Amino acid sequence: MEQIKYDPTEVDSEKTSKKLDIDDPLERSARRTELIQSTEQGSISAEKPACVEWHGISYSIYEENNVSRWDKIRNSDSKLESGNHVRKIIENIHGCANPGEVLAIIGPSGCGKTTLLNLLGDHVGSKGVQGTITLNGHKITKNSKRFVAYCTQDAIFFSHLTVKETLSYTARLRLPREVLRRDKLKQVENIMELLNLTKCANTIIGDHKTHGVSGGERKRVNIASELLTDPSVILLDEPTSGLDSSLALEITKILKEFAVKQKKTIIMVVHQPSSQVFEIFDKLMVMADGHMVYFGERAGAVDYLADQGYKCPPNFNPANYALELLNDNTIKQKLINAYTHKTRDDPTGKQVVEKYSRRTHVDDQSKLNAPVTSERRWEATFLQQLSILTERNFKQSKKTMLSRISISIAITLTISCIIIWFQIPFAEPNIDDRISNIFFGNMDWIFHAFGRSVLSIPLELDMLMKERQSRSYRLLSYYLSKQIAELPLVLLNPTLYTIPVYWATNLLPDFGRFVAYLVVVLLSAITSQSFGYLFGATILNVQKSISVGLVFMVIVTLLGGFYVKQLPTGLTWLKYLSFLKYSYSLLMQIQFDSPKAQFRCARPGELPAGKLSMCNAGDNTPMSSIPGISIIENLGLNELPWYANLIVLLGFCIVVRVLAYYPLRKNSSRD
Ligand SMILES: Nc1ncnc2c1ncn2[C@@H]1O[C@H](COP(=O)(O)OP(=O)(O)OP(=O)(O)O)[C@@H](O)[C@H]1O
Repeated sequence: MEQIKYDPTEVDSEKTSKKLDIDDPLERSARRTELIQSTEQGSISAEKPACVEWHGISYSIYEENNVSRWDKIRNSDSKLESGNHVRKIIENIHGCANPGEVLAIIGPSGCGKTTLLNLLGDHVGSKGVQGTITLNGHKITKNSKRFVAYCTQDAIFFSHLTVKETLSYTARLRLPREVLRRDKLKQVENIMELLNLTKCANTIIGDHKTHGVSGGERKRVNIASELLTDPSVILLDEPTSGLDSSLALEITKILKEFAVKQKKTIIMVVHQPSSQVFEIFDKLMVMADGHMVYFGERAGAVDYLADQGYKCPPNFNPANYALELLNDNTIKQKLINAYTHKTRDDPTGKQVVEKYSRRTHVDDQSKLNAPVTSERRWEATFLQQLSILTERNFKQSKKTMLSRISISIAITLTISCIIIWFQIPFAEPNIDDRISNIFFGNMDWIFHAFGRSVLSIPLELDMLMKERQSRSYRLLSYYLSKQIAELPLVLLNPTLYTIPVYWATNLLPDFGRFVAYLVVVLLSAITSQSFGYLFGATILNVQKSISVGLVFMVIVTLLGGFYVKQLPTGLTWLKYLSFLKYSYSLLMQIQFDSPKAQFRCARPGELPAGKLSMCNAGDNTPMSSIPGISIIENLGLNELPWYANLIVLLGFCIVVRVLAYYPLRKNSSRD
């Protein structure tokens, strides 16, 4: 379940010829309009235009001063101090964006543009945030968040799905349930044509290991998937960076047309827009060092700068001119002061916002005061979510779980174990080998299942949070679908291993016992998978989950009854915490607690020096074979009856799986 993040430094290598294949600009524009109109079918957001307003927005973070003890000693007279200090990232920002408009946010690198977008998209949480953000005058709620799409710079996708699959799953999850599946897929086709993705429809998204679509295509898939979520407000962080200039223009035109035709509110952060792209914007916000330098009509920006004494030369790109001015620290400070002075009687920017807000043409103006919510929390029903997510999860995870390396590991282990333990005789000198074979065959797949599942949730977390933010599905659907989709994949390798190894190594030749043995091996793997989910969902970090999980698994193995036979007094209860103890005991009971399990006594010289034969122990009755039951009794593995072992193992499997849901719920939402 690997997922990838788009590296914004990648550039689109495509030629501009990949764009709309129609050469005539008029024809191309008509086709664009036609395609945009086609996406209106069943749209809920078209009925819910949203004015976004924000005033008095400040955001601070707490930074740690890491001063070592040694530094303090060396600088005893200085003021070096450890502890937190507050850093203001953005300060007193205001603005608004209306339906049908495109607002562009520009400013030098590091001035706080993305931070502002994160705040508008509610991706930051409430710590360190001041000010108000509203949709149609109402505070943003869980329900209204569904109408705000955020197209981040890091495009988060499943790497093994194709472009078409990625978009189809989004459409099936997010478009209204009244729209037929056929029509949803038609909308996907149209969006792909609109964003020139048709040629790479069947190419996988890819990641750093597997080559997939180009950087520019990935960027467009990101935009396409947000457009498919039917939002009222679309926030885009540098949607055109890395694209060639004509493609950047085309994308901006598409966004503008979406805004106008479907009354969407578009707010985008842009880096150095070309003059043509700049002309498309309706409003402009210029930022510098976390402060405002300009907010208002795009067309008024040049006049505003001229009023401040900075007249943009003719034929000069106004955006580039503004950015050049802001690269000079003196001018930057002067422009920040000028804006602060201009709004000195309006410290939170309320009047400015009032001046520009709701200046838009909407048939029914009352819609601009209505809360942006929907009665439905999710577009797809619970069962639809479950089936769509299971299908998607299966497609993504099968590539990793059934990878060549994974199958090769299973084959290598199978062959190695068959060679090492081939046809173990039912004889006393070989009892230890038989037990090792049983323990290893179980332990190996427990580690395997744990290793897969512990990564599964951390690797998908960004995707999960993004989709939960846009209310694509319930968390329960996700969690259940994950288990359904990954179950057959986790069971495949132990099954492929156990079937040949069981018969080739001469475990108890009884078909019923074989089936029971296989079931227990698989149940152990599933139980281990439950623990993997629990660790993954609790720790979330890939490296930490693996490290902590590994320590846990080693302890579980030590307490499993194979390595440590006698625990120190007072600590014997610890062994009951190891689920491996129950599966190991069960497997041993299946193999040894049977009249068929008889082991020929060792002949002289067959046992290592100093080791007594079990046949000579106890009374003097001569024995020709050792019953299996006495072996497991000697090892203390008959402590619980088989059904009790089975119930406890099943209990571990279910309880841990249920428990894992709670950290997952806590960690996957910012609500
Ligand atoms: N969580 C954080 N912790 C520490 N610093 C942060 C955090 N968030 C933002 N910053 C800092 O705040 C400043 C603004 O960052 P932001 O990403 O918003 O800038 P930007 O204008 O979008 O830059 P760019 O155009 O280069 O993407 C940067 O100096 C950044 O390092």
